[in-house]
Amino acid sequence: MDHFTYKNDILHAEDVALTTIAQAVGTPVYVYSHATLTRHYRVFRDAFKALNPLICFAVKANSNQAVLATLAREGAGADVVSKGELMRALRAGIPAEKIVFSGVGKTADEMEYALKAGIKQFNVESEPELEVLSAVATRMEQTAPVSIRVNPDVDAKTHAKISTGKAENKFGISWTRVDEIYAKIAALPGLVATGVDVHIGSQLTDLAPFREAFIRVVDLVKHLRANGHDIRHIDLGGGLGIPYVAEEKAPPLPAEYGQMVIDVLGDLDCELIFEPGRLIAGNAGVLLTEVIYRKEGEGKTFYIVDAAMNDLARPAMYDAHHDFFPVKRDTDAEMDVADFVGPICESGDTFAKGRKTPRLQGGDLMIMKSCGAYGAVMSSTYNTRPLVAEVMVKGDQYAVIRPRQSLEELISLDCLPHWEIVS
Ligand SMILES: Cc1ncc(COP(=O)(O)O)c(C=O)c1O
Ligand SMILES: N[C@@H](CCCC[NH3+])C(=O)O
Repeated sequence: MDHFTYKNDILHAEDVALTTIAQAVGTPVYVYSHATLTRHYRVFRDAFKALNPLICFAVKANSNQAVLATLAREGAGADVVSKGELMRALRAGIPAEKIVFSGVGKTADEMEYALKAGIKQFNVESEPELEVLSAVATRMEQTAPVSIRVNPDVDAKTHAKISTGKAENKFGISWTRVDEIYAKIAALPGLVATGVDVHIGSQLTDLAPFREAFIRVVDLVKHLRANGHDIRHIDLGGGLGIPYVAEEKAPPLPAEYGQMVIDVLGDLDCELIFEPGRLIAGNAGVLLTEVIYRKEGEGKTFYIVDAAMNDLARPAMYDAHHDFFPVKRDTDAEMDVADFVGPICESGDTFAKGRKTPRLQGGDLMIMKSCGAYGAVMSSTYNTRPLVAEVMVKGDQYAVIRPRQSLEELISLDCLPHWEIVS
């Protein structure tokens, strides 16, 4: 069910007209649907039936406080990759005991903060990281719960920039080295091995690579237990893809993914953890933007919109496709074929090429769909463009969770009236 639908030919988020939000908040603005977010969380949770997994939302996908607080109320945990994300998750009401800490470059300071908070586990990605964690925990007279992120050397068959489970990727420790690594954990002070973790990539549209990786992890857990390690958690990461193109075949549903996981686990008695990001938030958000100009180029038409690659980086970074819709539907409008671009001074600031669209003009509003994950979180201030606003809609109400950064604030960050070199 889509909560971004036309009512009287005006596109709404739930029961709020997007024209109302544009008028009140300005554009570009990210608009999230509370109902979609909640529904996606529940669909994923229910895919595992009685297994009752801990669902740690990948905060990197969307760290908006209203998004995190909504998921916290549903019972979600969090997968964080920095102290900042951990602080956000805690502040949104996610209990520390439901938080896992991933990432290849955790610093001693971040470890100390997470240990003090009392997080559920560190997903450790290298031997030097194990040594630093051991030293930090020992100094604090604490025991750090550790899962090793294993690199199963499986091709996730997704975009190369978001594939993480091949031997050549920087993530995890080779699955072939688990014996020596878990022996090392047992030998180091301040550490206890409680789990095994895997995450092979993002936007996977085929269950086969997941299955291959998970079979490997289940075998590892059995092997480690046989060697005396008390492995209680298995963290299967995130990565399940979402539909971006309405007319294309949709990726497997959470229920199919859940059944595959249940089959692979068999009678393995283990607490299950997942780290979905995109699946929960991706289609719960849109980017609302206004057409500035319709420009006739050399044999080509351009729509120049007020959003740019600094607000939504996905098309420029991954050639990602987002479906577009005009906010005012006009079924009689003549059709146009055009490139959609932003105002930034880079040819890569292109959202779509040769896209078919009902003809629009300057001042018209449109949305880019599926922007709830890896949208606002990846924005920057390139070209001194302020950070974009974010709005949460619930029923016929909406709240501005993050106002658009003011130009004054952005400029005052580093535009000192004079500068000097301090030596
Ligand atoms: C360790 C880890 N967990 C979870 C995720 C979330 O992935 P997705 O948004 O594809 O579910 C990512 C991103 O790929 C990740 O790197
Ligand atoms: N930023 C990527 C996903 C990265 C996943 C993080 N490990 C995207 O927009 O598709």
